[in-house]
Amino acid sequence: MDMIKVQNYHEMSMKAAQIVIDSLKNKQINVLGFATGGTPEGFYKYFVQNLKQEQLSLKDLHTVNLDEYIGLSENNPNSYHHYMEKHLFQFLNLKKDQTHLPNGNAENITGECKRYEQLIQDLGGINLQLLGVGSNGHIGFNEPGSSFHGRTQVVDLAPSTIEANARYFTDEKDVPNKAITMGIQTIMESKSILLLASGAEKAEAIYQLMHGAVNDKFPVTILQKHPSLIIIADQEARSLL
Ligand SMILES: N[C@@H]1[C@@H](O)[C@H](O)[C@@H](COP(=O)(O)O)O[C@@H]1O
Repeated sequence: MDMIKVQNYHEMSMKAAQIVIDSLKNKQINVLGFATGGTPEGFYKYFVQNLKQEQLSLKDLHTVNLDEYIGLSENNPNSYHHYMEKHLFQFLNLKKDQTHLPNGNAENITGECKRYEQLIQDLGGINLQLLGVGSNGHIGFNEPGSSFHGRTQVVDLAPSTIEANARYFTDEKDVPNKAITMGIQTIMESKSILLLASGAEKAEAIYQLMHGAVNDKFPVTILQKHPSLIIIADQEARSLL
C-alpha cells in the first residue's frame, strides 16, 4: 500500500490523471474502472486535458463503472450514466460498446447484476480501478456491514450516504435508496487500485484504512489486503493520521 501525499484537491486530481495516463501509455490497461461522486470530477478534467496532449489511441480500451442508482433513467442528471457522459465520455472517442455501467433501470435487476459481473469477467477483469471512499468507509456502494466476498449486487444505501448525496438532488426524498454496485470481491480482484480522498470528511475513513483493523464496519479497510493499492490523499483527508 503506497500513499501519495498531496496538499489539496487540485494536486490530488492532477496526480491521479498523470498515473492513469502513464499506465495507458505503458499499455498496462485495457480495462479501466471508473468511479463517480464529487471526488473524481477534477481527475476527469485533467485526464481529458492530458489525453488530448498525448494523442493516445483508446480503440482497445473498455471502461467499467462501479455502480449506478436503481430507478433513475440514463438521462436523469443524477444517474451515473449521465455523470460519466458529462464528465468524460462526451470528450473521448469511445464507441458505446466500450463503456459499461450497470443498468439501474433493468426489468430484471438480479439478472442485470449477473450480466454485469459476467461482463467484467469476460473482459478479463479490471486492470486499474479508480475509487473514492464514503465518509462512512463505503467503497462503490458497499456500505458498512457488506460482505467482503460480495460480487455485483443490489444494495440498500445507508442513511448517511443518502444524506451526503442529497446535495445533487432537489430534494433528499428524490435520492434513490437502492443501487447496483460491484461487490467488494469484484473490486478486490482489480489488478491495481487507485483510491482518491480529499477533505476532512474523509479523514476517519483514511485513518481506518491506514491504522484500523480490517473490519466490515469500515469496508475500505479491506483494501489493506490488496497487493497493489495507491492512495492519493490531501492534507485534510490525512488530518487524523
Ligand atoms: N457511490 C459513490 C462512491 O463511489 C463514492 O466514492 C462515494 C464518495 O463520494 P464523494 O466523492 O462525492 O465524496 O460515494 C458515492 O456514493
